Amino acid sequence: MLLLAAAFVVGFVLLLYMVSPLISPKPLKLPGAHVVVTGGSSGIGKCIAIECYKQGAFITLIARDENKLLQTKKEIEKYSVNDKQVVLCISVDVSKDYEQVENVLKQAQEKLGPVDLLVNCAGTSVTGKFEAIEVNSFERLMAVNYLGSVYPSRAVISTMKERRMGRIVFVSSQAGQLGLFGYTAYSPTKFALRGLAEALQMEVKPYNIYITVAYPPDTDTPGFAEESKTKPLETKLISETSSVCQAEQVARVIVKDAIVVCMGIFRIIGLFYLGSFDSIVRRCMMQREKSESTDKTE
Ligand SMILES: NC(=O)C1=CN([C@@H]2O[C@H](COP(=O)(O)OP(=O)(O)OC[C@H]3O[C@@H](n4cnc5c(N)ncnc54)[C@H](OP(=O)(O)O)[C@@H]3O)[C@@H](O)[C@H]2O)C=CC1
Ligand SMILES: CCCCCCCCCCCCCCCC(=O)[C@@H](N)CO
Repeated sequence: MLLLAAAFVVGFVLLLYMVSPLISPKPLKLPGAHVVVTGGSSGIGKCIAIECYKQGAFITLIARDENKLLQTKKEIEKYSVNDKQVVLCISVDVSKDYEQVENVLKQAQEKLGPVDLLVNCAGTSVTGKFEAIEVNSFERLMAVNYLGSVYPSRAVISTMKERRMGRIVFVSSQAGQLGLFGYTAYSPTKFALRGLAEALQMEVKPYNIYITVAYPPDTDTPGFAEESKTKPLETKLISETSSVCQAEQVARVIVKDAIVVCMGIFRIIGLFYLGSFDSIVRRCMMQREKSESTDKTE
């Protein structure tokens, strides 16, 4: 009897898994789309920009260092697939001043149209034993890795909601799934992105906006090289248990997951809860829109 019940549950979950592509959103069309990549001048962000550009997107790169931005722009432009494509560079610190971030994104949207895909990839890391990490590093990492993803997302979300379309990617880390030796300043900033992504997803799903989170392993980038210089021995040994990935490969996976949003098996188990919560959100949205329209006609 128990066996039968278990078989039934497993079968049901499997069935859901099989139909999940059918209930997933339509894939994003990259040709002609406006893709904004923060941290787009280096490492994983640069490779994400190249991957999208190769598929016909218009790109806005955001980072601080102007020279690095211009150099990257030239590098990306080599991969153009038509003569209309543009790579726009914006030098701004994503973690300092919300209004500044909002302003530059407004300018980018005036030039290249509303943002179809925002990839929050700007980020940095500091490793060390908890007591050896400077107090201001905890603040700086939270500002860059977490607030630096909140600000650009907050700046584009209203337009996405109006258009009833859009995608946002948060680049977390394996250290955003698992707290590891040496990452007391870094891991919490990457855990925070997951909380943000899940809460935001529930808000914006009725507007046909999809949020994805990437959890990359160690990846060969300038940022990784910098981090490796000061890693504690324990952190190094833990890192060495798995191999270092190529940024191109990590970028391809991130872009694919943003285009074709599909559900993992664990999400499907949570689906029953999420489904009922989503229906609360949808009901409220419909009620609010109804009362707004009756307000207007009164
Ligand atoms: N490499 C790895 O092993 C892994 C990396 N990640 C994450 O992936 C992301 C990219 O990492 P990676 O490619 O290694 O990093 P890099 O250090 O190579 O590149 C970081 C990019 O972010 C920009 N950036 C940094 N701080 C700011 C800021 N305050 N405002 C605007 N732009 C900023 C940098 O430009 P500039 O300095 O000019 O501003 C640069 O373009 C990060 O979020 C990282 O945490 C996740 C897992 C593994
Ligand atoms: C379900 C989760 C499985 C986790 C497997 C654990 C493997 C541990 C290997 C060490 C990984 C270190 C990642 C940090 C990467 C990073 O973000 C920095 N390099 C940024 O510069």
